[in-house]
This record gives sequence, C-alpha cells and structure tokens, in this order.
Amino acid sequence: MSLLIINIKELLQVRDQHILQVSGKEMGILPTIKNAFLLIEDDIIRDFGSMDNCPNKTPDRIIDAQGKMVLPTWCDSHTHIVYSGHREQEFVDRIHGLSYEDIAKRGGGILNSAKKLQKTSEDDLYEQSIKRVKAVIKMGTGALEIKSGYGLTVDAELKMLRVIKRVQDNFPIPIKSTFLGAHALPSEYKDNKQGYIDLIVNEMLPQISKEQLADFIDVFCEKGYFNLEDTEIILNAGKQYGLTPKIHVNQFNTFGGVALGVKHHALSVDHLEELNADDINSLIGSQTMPVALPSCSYFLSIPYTPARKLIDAGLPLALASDYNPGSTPSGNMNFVVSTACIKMKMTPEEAINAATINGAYAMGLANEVGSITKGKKANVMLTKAIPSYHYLPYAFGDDHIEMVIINGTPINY
Ligand SMILES: N=CN[C@@H](CCC(=O)O)C(=O)O
Ligand SMILES: [Zn+2]
Repeated sequence: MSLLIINIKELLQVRDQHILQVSGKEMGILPTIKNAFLLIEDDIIRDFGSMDNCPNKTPDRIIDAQGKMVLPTWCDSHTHIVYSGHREQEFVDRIHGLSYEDIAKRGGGILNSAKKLQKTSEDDLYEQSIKRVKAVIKMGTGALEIKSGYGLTVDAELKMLRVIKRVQDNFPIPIKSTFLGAHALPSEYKDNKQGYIDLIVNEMLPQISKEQLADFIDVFCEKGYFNLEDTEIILNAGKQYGLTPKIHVNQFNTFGGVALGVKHHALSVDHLEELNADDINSLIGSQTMPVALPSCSYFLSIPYTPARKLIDAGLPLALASDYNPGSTPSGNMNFVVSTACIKMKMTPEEAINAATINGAYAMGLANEVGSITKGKKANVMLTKAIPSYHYLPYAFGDDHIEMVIINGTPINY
C-alpha cells in the first residue's frame, strides 16, 4: 500500500535519522520544506522532498494537500488517560477557593479516583479509557505514554496496567506503559508509609515484571506524597526489574527531586512548575528530558514551567498533556502547544519541537516517531488550509486538523 501526498504547502519537522532530540537554540529551528511531497509505503515514511523532485510513479492513493501543512503527529509522553469516572466536584470546590492540596488532604484528589477505579471492572475501565484514546488520536496524537497510579492496591494497579496493555494491543499507535504505584499513600497506610512502599517493592513490582506490564517506573515525588528517600527506594527497585525512571517532580515544591532523577538516569523529569537554579544546573549535561505540562498549570492555576529559563540554559524541553481526571481533564495536544506559546513564551518552532521530537525522546520512541524522517513510522497529520504554521498555536481552540494518518492509513474514529 503506498500513499503519496503532493503539493504540501509546507512539510514540517523534516530531520535526518541521527537527530533524536533538540536543545537550547536548536529548539528555535523547525526544519521545513515548502511545496513538498511525502511518500508513504505501508506504514513507513519512504521519501519526501520538494515537488520538483516528486517521484514519477503511481501510488495506490494520492492526496493533494494544496494550501495545507503536513507534520508528524503529536507525541504525548505523559498521560493518566486510563481512569474511572470524573472529578468535576473538585473543580467546583477549587472555584470556591479550595486548593489542590486542600482537596487531597481531605481524602479527595488521587484517592478519590482510586476509590472509583477499585470498584470498576477491567472491561468497564477499558471501555471508558478507549473513548479518550480515540478522541486524542483524532486530535493528532500519534504516540502515547500511559501511567497506572489510580489503583493503589495490588489488584487495582494490576487491573490498570492490564487495561493499558489491552489499549497497546488494540490501537495502532506506539504506547508506553508506566507503573506509578507511588502516586499517593492509600488511606489504609496513612500511618504506615513504609508498609505501602514494601507492598510496591515486594508485591506489585514482581507481578508487573512477571506479566511484562510496564516500561517505566514513576513516583510522585512531592511534599505530602513521597520524599527523596522513598523515591530513591522505589526507583532502585524498579530498575532491578528493568524499568527506567520517569518521574513527577517539582509540581509544588523544589527539594532536590530533579537532581535525584538525573542521578538515576531518569528518561524524563515531569511537571517542573517550581524550578530553581540548582534544578536547572543538575539537568545540564544529562540525558534526562525536562517535560512541561501547561494544561495542568492552566487548569489548576499554578505557575507554568519556566520554559525560557530551561531553553536559554541550553536544555531541551518536551511538552505533554498530563491527561487525568484531577489536574488536567484534557488530552488535547493542540491546546498544549498553543498554551506553551501563549503562557510560557515558547515560539511556535520551540513548541512544535517540544511536542513532537522531544516528546518522542521523553518516552523512548525517538527512533520511531516524532519527525518526518525516512524509515520512521508514517504517523503524520494533514492540516486544513491555513496561512502558515504559526497559525496552529495562534488560532487556539480551533480544530486545524483535516486528517490523521497512522501507520500510513487515515484514521476514521
Ligand atoms: N500530580 C500528580 N499526578 C497527576 C494528577 C493526579 C490527580 O490529581 O488525579 C498530575 O500529574 O498532575
Ligand atoms: Zn502526571
């Protein structure tokens, strides 16, 4: 099966194979080809270039993209898209003045979602979750990471991870799975944190490893959740089972979580709404990708990750949605990219790099997706006719996507 897209107004994010992420000033450059073609064979990007060099062969299908852009699909490296029920009452409570921390302290928040998920059957959880997965793919997401962490018992964490596995098996996009048993302390363990950590280490991890249910290990390293010492124990345990760290740090407080992530060769450190000079210095020279979640800042009215400080220090940055029922009930990466430009002062070039190639890196998929590169998966999207690619983040809230192509096939969810 071959698909040739011709007369593309501008083909965005064209890269050589060896570019696996971009940092600092390079983030401000988005390589493009104007008046371009893109040739897809089966599920792979086979060729691309200027229309002057368009191959003279007859493909199975031709799409004329006059006036339209083509770019790689979004790579959303941080989601909690598998969950049960919703938390709109907490949203209203926050409007009335309660904070995210206040709500968590009175047993709401993550524990509220855990209560709902524990009572939900695996089939129901799967059905609830795939509605969201279909919706985000339709909005241009072509690679996804999904975390557990709303189970908080052995059975419920395994249920979540098995649902993630079913999603991986039944959807055509690459999906990475993260074990986040250390998302919150269940109320039964409120005076026995060590007991819960032991449960994670001695019961959850061996079973997860046996069933091969996770790629990454995550911890919510935050005051009132898991401290540096707890985080280190859990990361070390995960590493023994071959899970790479990828952690929640600095959402509300800075106390060395970023440096700890770097020390453990975390693939990414995510949130970073609070960030000091030591945090930034610890990332310099590391292989760890900082990840910002602007929709979470927007929804909770907390600070935005200081993208300019990170990029101006020569660092890379990825953008992800954080799709979850508490802090970010949205998986729309188009909104993420717009919000990064509007609120974090990222340029459109920086934001598109952060949501594609750097997002792919942040979930270990940079060899497969995230750029228009020969040999990568043909996960690309075609925009509607728009004046320029700056228009994508500029005209925020509008749907600019005409077609999402996954593995060379237009999706029709
Ligand atoms: N902060 C920790 N975890 C999620 C939110 C979880 C929730 O409130 O349900 C996040 O990344 O924002
Ligand atoms: Zn999260």
